[in-house]
This record gives sequence, structure tokens and C-alpha cells, in this order.
Amino acid sequence: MGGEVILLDVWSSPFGVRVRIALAEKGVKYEYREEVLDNKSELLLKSNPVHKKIPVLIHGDKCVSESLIIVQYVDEVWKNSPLLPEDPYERAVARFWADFVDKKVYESATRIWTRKGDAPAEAAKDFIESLKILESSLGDKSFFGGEKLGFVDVALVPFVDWFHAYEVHGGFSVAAECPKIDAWAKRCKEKESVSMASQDPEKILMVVERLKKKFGYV
Ligand SMILES: N[C@@H](CCC(=O)N[C@@H](CS)C(=O)NCC(=O)O)C(=O)O
Repeated sequence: MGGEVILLDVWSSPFGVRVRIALAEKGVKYEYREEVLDNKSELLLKSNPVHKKIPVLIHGDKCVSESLIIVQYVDEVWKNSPLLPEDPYERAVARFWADFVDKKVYESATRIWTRKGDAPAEAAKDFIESLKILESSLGDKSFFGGEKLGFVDVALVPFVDWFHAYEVHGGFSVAAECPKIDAWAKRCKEKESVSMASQDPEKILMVVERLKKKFGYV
């Protein structure tokens, strides 16, 4: 399947980072277009009319949205360096954990910095608990994908750059609470596809502070 590849994205988006890592793993050349979410481009509105969110992958005349769906599309179109396992059951398991990242990890992490009063502490507890569950799923493997980066790694690793902001607002340390996740994160960062897409945690903290003010979470 041919066609020009364009990624509509925002530099700080963990969802966009997923797609950037997947494209890098496959060696796909693409044009990166930075969106301004306060002033979305016509192309973004046209290519993701339902959610109007980044990331959107444009492949020739096709538009794919929702980061985990985009990563799966990328994995199916560019078959080198597979991210999902071949076995249907193993694929289902990988999809389950990627979905867990969205439903539990991202959800609790977001509550840490968007809520007031006792809620951030409660959210921090849920966040740590979800990371501990992921630690059990990782077991003794180097990556969730086994010896190589896989779908679950791509789903989770973009949030590592956000850990610092979560720690500042939640009052905990991922390294102290979840040493296996900390070691896994360091292994992931050694991969070029991951390090190239990584963002400075201090800059992410600034993004969080800006969003807190903008949406009145302070
Ligand atoms: N579930 C979506 C989430 C994407 C998302 O939340 N994108 C945010 C930026 S990080 C966005 O475009 N927000 C713009 C808006 O909500 O209007 C995915 O996995 O791609």
C-alpha cells in the first residue's frame, strides 16, 4: 500500500509519541505536521471529524485516528519489525494490556494533576497500583513484547516522560514504588525509536502547569 504519509500531531502528546515510535520502528518516512489545538487546521478537522483530536495518520487518501488504532494500522501495513505477536491469543493479550494503559494508567495519571483536595493522592494510589499490575505482567521479560519492543511497550512508554509531572503533583516516586517499571523505562530509552520521540520531563511539567491554569485545575 503506497502513498504519502503525514502525521498530524502535537509535540507533547503521549498519544502522538506512540505513533512516532511505531513509525520509527518500521523505518517509515513521513511528514510531521505540528498542530495548534486552540486553532486546529482544516486538515485535522476534515481528517478526524468525529473526535477532532491528534494524532491522525494520513496515508495517501486514507486517514486513521486514535493512537492505538494507528499503531495497529502501521503494524499491519509495514510488516517489518512486528509490534504485535503473530499468535491470535498473544495478540489479544497485548491488546488487553494496551487498553489497560489507556483505561487505568492514563486515567489515574490524569486525575493526579486535574483534581483538587484529596483526589490527587487517591489518584496517585490508583496510578501506582496500575503500574504494579503492569510490573506483574512484565515479569522477568526485558520488554512487554519479550526481548524486543512490542505493542504494549509502545502504548506505555510515552507516559514515562510525564512521570516527573505526576510525581510532582502526586508526591511519590515511580523508581521507589515500581523499580521494575523504572528499569524497563531505562531499557526502552536505549532504543533509538524511543529516545528520538522522548520529551524533556521538565518541559512536560511546564505543559501540565500551563494546562492546569488554562482549565482552572489550580
Ligand atoms: N484516545 C485518543 C486521545 C488523543 C488525545 O487526547 N489528543 C489530544 C491531545 S493529547 C487532543 O487532540 N486534544 C484536542 C481536543 O480535545 O480538542 C488517542 O489515543 O489518540
